[in-house]
Amino acid sequence: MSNKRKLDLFFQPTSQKKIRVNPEEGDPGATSTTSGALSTHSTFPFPVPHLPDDIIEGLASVPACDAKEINDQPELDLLYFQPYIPKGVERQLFDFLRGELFFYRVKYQIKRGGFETEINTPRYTTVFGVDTSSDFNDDGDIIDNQSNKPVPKDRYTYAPRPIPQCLDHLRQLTEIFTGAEYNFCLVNYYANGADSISYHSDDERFLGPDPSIASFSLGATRDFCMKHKPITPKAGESPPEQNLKAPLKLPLASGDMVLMRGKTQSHWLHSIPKRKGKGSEGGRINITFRKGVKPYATQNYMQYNVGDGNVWKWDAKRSEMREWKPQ
Ligand SMILES: O=C(O)CCC(=O)C(=O)O
Ligand SMILES: [Fe+2]
Repeated sequence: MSNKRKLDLFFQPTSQKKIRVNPEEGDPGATSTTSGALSTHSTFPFPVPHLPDDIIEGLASVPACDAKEINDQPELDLLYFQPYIPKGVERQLFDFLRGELFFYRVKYQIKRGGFETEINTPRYTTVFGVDTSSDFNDDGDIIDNQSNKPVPKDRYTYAPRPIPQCLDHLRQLTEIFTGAEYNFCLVNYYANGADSISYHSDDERFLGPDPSIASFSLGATRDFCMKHKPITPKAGESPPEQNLKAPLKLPLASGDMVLMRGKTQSHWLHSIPKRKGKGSEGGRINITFRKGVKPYATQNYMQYNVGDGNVWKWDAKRSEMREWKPQ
């Protein structure tokens, strides 16, 4: 089926729609176009509204342009959409998600040089989804995918969270255009240039070999830096040239999408460095869609993107994130 045909099917009136958009809803009659509808779940600190109709309509024309292929360096395989989400729609989506999602500022301990060190994650994070071993039933309970029975108690120490409709809509569109499947949605919010993510690769075994990761940018432009993992020189030879190359720098703007695929994660590192001065004031949202194939994916993502700390929510009056407490 062509992408155009798949998209037409996806956007046909909800009564004829085959794709289940919102299995986690408290209100099974709710559809993605019903204003006032909410995604609720026992693990959510508060309900998340569905996408407003005008954003759904705006998303009907994605991708806004053709992708540029970036594969001119060893093991690098990227598709770069500049932009993927049309102008104007990206701003609406940014405001909606920043205003409606719950976030965390995760702290965790690591052992460094024999000492326990506390790490403060330098950005706001949140995560939704569950690995391929489990799924949510219509009541929002987590069930084993093979037996269709409740999952064994020891599978997850953090209860997984279903993807709310507002992000699941984008996930489904992204599946259509990238030809890959995704069961996790990670969201980062960089409040300003002081927030960052250091060099890393998303090469964990729980994503399987050669994972496809679709990464969306909304809001302020930030540099996405990429460098090849260091190559060990052969005995008696000088360091390979690749080790000395300057990092690749993609200035990710609002609405852009980078699809990282193939050998990219196994051979390349990426980061969003801190930024000072001009252009460092604005907030930026990053959304990644990924596919976790082992229970440890759920455990790891929940631990490092939700954790055990306080909930943060955007305060539109003060224009800042504030700690949220149940009333
Ligand atoms: O913010 C970004 O563009 C990158 C985020 C990232 O690399 C991650 O969450 O693993
Ligand atoms: Fe990453």
